[in-house]
Amino acid sequence: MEPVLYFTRQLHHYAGKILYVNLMGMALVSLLDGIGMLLLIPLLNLTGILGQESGLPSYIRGLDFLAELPLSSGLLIILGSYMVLVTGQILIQRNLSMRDSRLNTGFLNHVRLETYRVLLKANWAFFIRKRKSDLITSMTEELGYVSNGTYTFLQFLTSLVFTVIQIGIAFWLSAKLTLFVLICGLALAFFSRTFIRKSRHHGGRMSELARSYMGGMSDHFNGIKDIKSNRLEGTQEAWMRNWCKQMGEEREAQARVKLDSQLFYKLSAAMLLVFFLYGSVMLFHSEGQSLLVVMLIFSRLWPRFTGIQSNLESMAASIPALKSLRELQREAREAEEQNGTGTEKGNAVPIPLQTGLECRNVSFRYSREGGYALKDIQVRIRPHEMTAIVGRSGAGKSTLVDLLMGMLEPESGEVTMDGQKLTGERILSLRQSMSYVPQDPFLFNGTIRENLRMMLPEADEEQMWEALGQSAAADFVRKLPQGLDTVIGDRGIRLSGGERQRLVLARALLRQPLILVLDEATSALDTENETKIQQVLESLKGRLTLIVIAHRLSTIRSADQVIVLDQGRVVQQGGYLQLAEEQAGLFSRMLGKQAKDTPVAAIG
Ligand SMILES: Nc1ncnc2c1ncn2[C@@H]1O[C@H](COP(=O)(O)OP(=O)(O)OP(=O)(O)O)[C@@H](O)[C@H]1O
Repeated sequence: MEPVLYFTRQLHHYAGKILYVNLMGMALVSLLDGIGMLLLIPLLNLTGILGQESGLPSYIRGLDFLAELPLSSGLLIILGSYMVLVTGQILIQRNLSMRDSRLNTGFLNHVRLETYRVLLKANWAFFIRKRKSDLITSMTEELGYVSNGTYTFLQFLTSLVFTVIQIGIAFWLSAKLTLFVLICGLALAFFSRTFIRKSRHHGGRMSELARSYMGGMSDHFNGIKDIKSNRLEGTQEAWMRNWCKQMGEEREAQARVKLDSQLFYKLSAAMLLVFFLYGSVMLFHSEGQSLLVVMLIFSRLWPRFTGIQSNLESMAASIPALKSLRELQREAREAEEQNGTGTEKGNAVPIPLQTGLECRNVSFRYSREGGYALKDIQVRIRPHEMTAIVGRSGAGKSTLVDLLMGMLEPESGEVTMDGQKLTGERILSLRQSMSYVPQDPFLFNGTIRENLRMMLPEADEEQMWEALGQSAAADFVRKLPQGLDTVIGDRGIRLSGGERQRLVLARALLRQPLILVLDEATSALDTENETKIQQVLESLKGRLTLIVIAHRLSTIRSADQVIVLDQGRVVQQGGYLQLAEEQAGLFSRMLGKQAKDTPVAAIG
């Protein structure tokens, strides 16, 4: 129940007074509804339907004069009052529903923004642990449950207010009878707990299924080329078939619980009504009016109980999703970066490196149980120099760069910036000064201009072309049908690996970073691209601090320093030529191997 209470508190914080105004409005509506109900009896009485000449019932003796009037006038007054009441009630109801809907949407957006904000502030280690598709499920499906849950909760409150008022009115009509109906209602609620439990269980299963669907779909479409080229369509279809079967069974089970619960309430209603009527007529010899009161109380109160039960079931079904969303928010908050990063840029300003970035005896593991990704690392990145990090796949190159950028925290040892530990504001300043080009760069579905402006929204045409020129991308962009306005990505022109990388490099250079970190693509570069990237790096050298994770060693020939990693340790460190001459070293072996694999690159 904790997540429901948490989101209820959030709703209370968010809505403030409006929540109470709405509740009071609901109370007013139910009061009008109750008064309308009381008017029905004299109305029927006047028409003589009840076959009684004894005047009005005792609870509206003040309206005796109506019985004195000719039938048509009395009827008109009562019908007119009834119409006024009903119209008032409908108008207030409409107004309240509008407010509820606004409240609901507003609150949903509030939770959406809040969740997104805490996610953006979470550190990189948090995102490494999480499955991307699970985050998407939380931001879509589970948020939908918050919306449903809030709506149901508001309905529940309304029902509660309505019910309490109607119980009050019913008590006034007949205390004994109301008490009896109440006891029956409570007994039924007690036996209906099982429906609420089942609803919660099915809500949990639906959440699991939603996660597996989102995960499956993102895997399948990311790997669609593998699927098609390896003829895996059959396996994938079988997965989908199985998912549909499970979802079908789950929906059916959910519907069964709902229908069983309704059946239970409807049957009990019929049985109780029969029992009442029989008891009233046969045992207590009640007549028309009392019987009418029995029917009225019963027909008004019982649906309220059913409504509350159905609200409780819906709320129970949303609990697993609310719980998971609450858990996600909690985890993300715990993983919040201690430097105010996220949406706010803070007051951090880019600071030029003085003595450089340094790892002092740094060790790092991705999990307590796993082995070390980096062990006892001692390296220094000097300002305005080009540092290349090389090593076999899995050697720890990306991990080292993540530590240098303050994305990961060392398990032992420390990373420093100009001699000061890299924490808090310093990380912000560092990130303000740097641009990072990942191995698999992210280009969204939009024009080249939009993709470039993502980094610097105010960039003008000249700045964009300058950055494209610096990254050797201007030529290919000029040749595209709409130049800067060419749509790229999913539904636009597909760029080659090399073009993508040079475009992302242009984007990174657009904001004129003081430090550029380039995780060179393993496979994207052909010899021509390789030469281009090499020229770009040479032209940038000396102007900014360059850190390059290099897979093609030819691109880093002008590096001032090469750090060679192997199995998480620095095995060589020094100038390119110096390391190339150390015949026994890993670096010269790697050079030799690449020369064999790509003789042209080696010669060039
Ligand atoms: N998110 C992660 N969780 C657990 N282990 C990880 C994670 N990322 C990397 N590792 C492990 O840490 C070690 C270093 O990985 P890293 O990605 O830094 O190597 P790399 O040299 O950059 O490799 P590549 O050249 O293939 O990109 C590897 O053993 C890898 O399996």
